[in-house]
Amino acid sequence: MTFDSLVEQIDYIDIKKQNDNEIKSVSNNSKLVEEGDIFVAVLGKLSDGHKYIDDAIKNGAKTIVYQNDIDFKDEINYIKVADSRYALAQISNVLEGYPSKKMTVVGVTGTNGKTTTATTIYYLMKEIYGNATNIGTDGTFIGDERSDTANTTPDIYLLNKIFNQSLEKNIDHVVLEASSHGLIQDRLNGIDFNYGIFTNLSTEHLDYHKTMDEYFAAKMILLENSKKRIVNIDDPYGKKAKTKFTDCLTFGKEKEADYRATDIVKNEKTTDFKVNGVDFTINSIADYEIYNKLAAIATLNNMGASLEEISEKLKSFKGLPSRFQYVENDLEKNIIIDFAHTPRAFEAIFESIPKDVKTYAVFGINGDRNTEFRRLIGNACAKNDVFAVITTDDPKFDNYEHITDEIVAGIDEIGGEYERIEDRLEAMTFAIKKANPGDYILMLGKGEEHFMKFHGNEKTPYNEMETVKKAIDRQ
Ligand SMILES: CC(=O)N[C@H]1[C@@H](OP(=O)(O)OP(=O)(O)OC[C@H]2O[C@@H](n3ccc(=O)[nH]c3=O)[C@H](O)[C@@H]2O)O[C@H](CO)[C@@H](O)[C@@H]1O[C@H](C)C(=O)N[C@@H](C)C(=O)N[C@H](CCC(=O)O)C(=O)O
Ligand SMILES: Nc1ncnc2c1ncn2[C@@H]1O[C@H](COP(=O)(O)OP(=O)(O)OP(=O)(O)O)[C@@H](O)[C@H]1O
Repeated sequence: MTFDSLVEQIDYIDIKKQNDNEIKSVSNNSKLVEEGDIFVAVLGKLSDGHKYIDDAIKNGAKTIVYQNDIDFKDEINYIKVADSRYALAQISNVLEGYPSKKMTVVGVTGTNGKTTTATTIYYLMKEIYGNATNIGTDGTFIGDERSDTANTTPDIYLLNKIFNQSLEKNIDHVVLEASSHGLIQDRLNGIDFNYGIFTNLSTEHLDYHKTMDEYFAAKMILLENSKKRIVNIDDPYGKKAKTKFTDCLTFGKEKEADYRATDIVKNEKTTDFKVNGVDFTINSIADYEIYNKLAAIATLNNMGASLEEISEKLKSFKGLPSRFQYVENDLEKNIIIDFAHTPRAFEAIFESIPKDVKTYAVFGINGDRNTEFRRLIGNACAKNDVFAVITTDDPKFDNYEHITDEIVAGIDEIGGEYERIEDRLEAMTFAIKKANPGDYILMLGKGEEHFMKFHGNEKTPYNEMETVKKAIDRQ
């Protein structure tokens, strides 16, 4: 695209044209810039993109988009804008030809359940519409081809490329996780969402958003920009979303839900329920999974699939690794790996366990989660009569002793049982040994993360499943 054609289609304050270079691509990262690209200088949290303009030019940038005053160089085009993040989105959408408009796009937001819900939708779209793309915490899947993504919600210029790569493979159904950071930072600006799903909201990321109102407002950006909105009406913030968007469809167990789960029966490893009269069976006993599946059912039904067809397809969906995943053992004990890492997720999983057996939870809390998490998770263990085995989970800049003291303070507020065992393998070994047959031992928080972060962000390789298996072998 020519510079003249681009500037006709975007908002700007001023331009300085000094070359006729053909523009192919845009980036906000000087390290990713290639010959002829546009570099957008973004004011970040840690750094300021304006500092990297020279690096971007060295790497071949011929056009610079900026927000603050800068020095000009010969033969480089400059575009001054009011808001660089907004400009990055606008430029990317124009350069890539708004690919999202040619697709059915589903966005999933909420504190818990984004990956599980999105992956269920991806599975159903593949089964029902032939193929699909899924973008989120577990990476990008174009059809079945996986690649890593640095963020849950990638930058807009990366997303638009993924959309176009999907279209080249004749994939026109896409689901993506919309994180609150991504929404606030315009990573999704201009994307044409057919469906916006809101799963739930509970305390998380307050280091970034400061208040729950701000956090909720960030999540609402997805719904504001979606043609159809689907919300969890059992969640207090879902109710709030419904008062804001009165036309949204709802799911839940409550009477007023458009997609309502009734007649819920838990079996040993599956759950049966009805949705609007149609029978469903899912391969999990986690209560939270009913909500994630309802969101997926509502979405696919709105796309045109019948409840009966969705029910049939869901029966063979095995679920995701580390989401209430059973670990095989000969001890007759229920050993489960789960990626719970917020107070609400801990509560949700504790509520799912049968009440006539004992539950042990092996977990730590990572060093940069807000300290309130530690107390609340301690409370959740004690309230649910769960024996907490407090161990290590990404201490980062904090340390095991300090984090553990704060969790224990939360347990002591209510009164509950706990043991402190710093080494994760030792902690698992202890919990499995202490449990009786039939009891549940939950290994929480690490899930599929294949590292442990010590001394800041230094990564040491770690594998939760392998560690659990070693602990089982030691019995
Ligand atoms: C706090 C936060 O959200 N940070 C994200 C944000 O960084 P930033 O805008 O603050 O950027 P910065 O590091 O200050 O740098 C400023 C600018 O200089 C540029 N730069 C920097 C260095 C350089 O050599 N060259 C260069 O051009 C950067 O590309 C950036 O444009 O924009 C970057 C590029 O888009 C993101 O990679 C980065 O994610 C960091 C890695 C991160 O940890 N983010 C987390 C908090 C996050 O976004 N998480 C959510 C999921 C949350 C959940 O669990 O639900 C996610 O979507 O991943
Ligand atoms: N609907 C839900 N309500 C409460 N807790 C949930 C729900 N869905 C999942 N969880 C809990 O959260 C954990 C992580 O699930 P999932 O990966 O789907 O969430 P997420 O929102 O994508 O998380 P993140 O983006 O922070 O990685 C699960 O292992 C489970 O413990």
